[in-house]
Amino acid sequence: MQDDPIRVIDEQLLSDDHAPLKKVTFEQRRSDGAWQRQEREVYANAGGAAVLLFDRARRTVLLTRQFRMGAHLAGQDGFVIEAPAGMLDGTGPEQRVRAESCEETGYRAKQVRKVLAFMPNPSALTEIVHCFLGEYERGDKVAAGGGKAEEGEDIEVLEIDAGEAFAMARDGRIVDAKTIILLQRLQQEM
Ligand SMILES: Nc1nc2c(ncn2[C@@H]2O[C@H](COP(=O)(O)OP(=O)(O)O[C@H]3O[C@H](CO)[C@@H](O)[C@H](O)[C@@H]3O)[C@@H](O)[C@H]2O)c(=O)[nH]1
Ligand SMILES: [Mg+2]
Repeated sequence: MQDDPIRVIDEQLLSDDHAPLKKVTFEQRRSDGAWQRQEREVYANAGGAAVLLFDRARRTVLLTRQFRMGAHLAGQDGFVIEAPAGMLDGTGPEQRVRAESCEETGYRAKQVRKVLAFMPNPSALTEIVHCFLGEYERGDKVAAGGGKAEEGEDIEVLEIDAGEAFAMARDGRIVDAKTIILLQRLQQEM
């Protein structure tokens, strides 16, 4: 495209284990018309989907707590509180959150609805996370939850008062972006 302000010059594959990490050399036409060459490293990780489940009668939400190496390397203990979520790898977002809800928390979601999608880091990651709100009640527990041990998952299920979860997203006890976004959205809708 003649008017395209971006020209990709080269893509170098730096590593390709769990997902490809690329160094992309490109030129950008600046607002003054001059072309400027730059390099950026981008991790082409899979998209994901997350769901916040709410029990309207008891005013509770279902969250998970699991070890995350990124948080650990950032200097925290690495145990992160999150809404149930998974990577898409071939399945659609709604199917993924229904499956992850059962695998991670043991609860079957009654109904789920997509509220938004966001990119956690549009500079360095290709990842898009599709976010859903849903409802559950006590009788919807159909499995033990806890995640897949053979994949290294050892997930603690937290069923907590929604007001307490909103406070945790405000005061820093919850740092995960998708979880903060979903809690704020649920709070807005209540
Ligand atoms: N070998 C290997 N396996 C990995 C790696 N990263 C993930 N996995 C495997 O992939 C599984 C991913 O579990 P899911 O429940 O599908 O995904 P998730 O990690 O919960 O992803 C969700 O949260 C992430 C963190 O916020 C989001 O980035 C992602 O989009 C999604 O919402 C893990 O259990 C693990 O077995 C890796 O670097 N190496
Ligand atoms: Mg998960």
